[in-house]
Amino acid sequence: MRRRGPDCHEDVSAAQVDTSPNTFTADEVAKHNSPSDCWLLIHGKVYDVTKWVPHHPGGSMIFVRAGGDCSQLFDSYHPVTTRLLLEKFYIGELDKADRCSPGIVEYESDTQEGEFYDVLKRRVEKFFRGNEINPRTSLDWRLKSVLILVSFAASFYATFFGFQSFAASAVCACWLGVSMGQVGISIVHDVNHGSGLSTATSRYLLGAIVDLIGVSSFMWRQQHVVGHHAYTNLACDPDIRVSEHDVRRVAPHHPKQPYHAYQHVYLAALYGLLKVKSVLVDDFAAWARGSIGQLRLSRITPGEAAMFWSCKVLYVAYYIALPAVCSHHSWRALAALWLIAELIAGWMLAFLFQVAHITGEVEFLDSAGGKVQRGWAAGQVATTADFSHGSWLWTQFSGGLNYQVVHHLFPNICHTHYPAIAPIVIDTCREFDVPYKIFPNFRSALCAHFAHLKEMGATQLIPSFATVG
Ligand code: HEM
Repeated sequence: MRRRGPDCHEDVSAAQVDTSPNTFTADEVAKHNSPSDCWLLIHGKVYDVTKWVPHHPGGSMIFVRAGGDCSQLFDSYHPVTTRLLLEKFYIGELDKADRCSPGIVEYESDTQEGEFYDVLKRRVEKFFRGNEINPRTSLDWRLKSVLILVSFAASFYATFFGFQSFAASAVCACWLGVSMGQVGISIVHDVNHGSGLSTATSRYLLGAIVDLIGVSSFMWRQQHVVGHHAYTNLACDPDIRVSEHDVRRVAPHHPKQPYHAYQHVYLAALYGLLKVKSVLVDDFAAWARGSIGQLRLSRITPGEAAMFWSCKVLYVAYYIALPAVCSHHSWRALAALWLIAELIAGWMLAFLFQVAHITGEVEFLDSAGGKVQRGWAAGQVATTADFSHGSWLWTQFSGGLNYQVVHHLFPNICHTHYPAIAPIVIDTCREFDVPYKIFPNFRSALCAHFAHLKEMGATQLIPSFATVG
């Protein structure tokens, strides 16, 4: 800890007590990164919330980025009044020299009284209070989730054990793929964001279902909740991370390779491998490296480590070994059925998430020097596009992702409420001159995505974006 105080050569009387706050380096804060020793960095201030961890209504989400910068997480997950409680845990300031260190991105202010996000949050909170609606859950959501889980179990049985005929099993494998996609989009996406069910423990347990379809919920939270939502379409957004020879180029600052000229053709097929890649490659690579792209992983608690490995073993046991031993299908037929289900789930997840952020209609924000010249909430609206507003079917099928802007601004509101609060968001955006983009339907959003891929395959590198915070 660096304590700012008078120079030791000065003659200081006892009356001149140093009242300046404690200052801490980012490295010092990072050491307090566990549930039993939990410091958070929020807008340049340091908070020791260890004593609040067992009482936190959002459960384990309070230490999803313990020891790191939680500014955007804190602002987007709480009513405006929670700021008062936070101040009780204040212990000092982040050293000015560390304001732009890796892992810290400074957006402009938009949560002060009267600013865009503050006004919007108060209006949305008033809507839920006034209508006596629980923003975290709804009956629709719970019924839908039961239906999806039954569909998943039934389609799994039908695919591998239900039919002698390969053709009938292949149709069921498509159904299994859609069910797995729905588990991810409509159930796990909500509960891992702190919505869907009313209590933190029930959400955590249901969130573990994604582990049962092979994907680690811990890595999902790190990549999606911590990384993608805080840093949407910045160079350090783990959802659009790239390496020098990446198969995909989506932003002007990404390295360009000759084969990117054809990415709008081959990516349509490769997107199908998204889930397989997450299950077999990405989770283990993140574990081994301790990071996802530029995002350093939070400390993995022993409970989360146990969940990671036991669910991977369980997944292989029931999804691969059980059909291999008990199904009457041949090895080749089984491999084809697995592939069909995985491809369908991969395409669903990839297309529904990609059309929101990877199009020419949205922005890729410059975070040079660790600073973004825009407020975080206005940045969410600038980097995200919706589609098919007003379509009940698309809201159900996409788990509310047709209202991505609303989801990004209010990540812990249950997705079945998005259509009701979208007009409040749109009106407030209009009032604050924040452009809100909506594609009329999914087809136009998808076409915009592939048009953008084609354009990125042809345009030259713009390096200025490449500096990250
Ligand atoms: C930065 C990491 C944090 C995340 C991701 C997070 C997440 C959440 C979530 C998902 C909820 C909703 C729980 C529910 O309604 O069932 C919640 C509620 C709450 N959190 Fe946090 N939290 C974080 C940090 C904190 C901190 C540092 C404090 C205070 C010191 C805090 C205080 C609260 C309070 C008071 C509520 C209840 C708010 C209400 O009345 O709706 N949280 N949090």
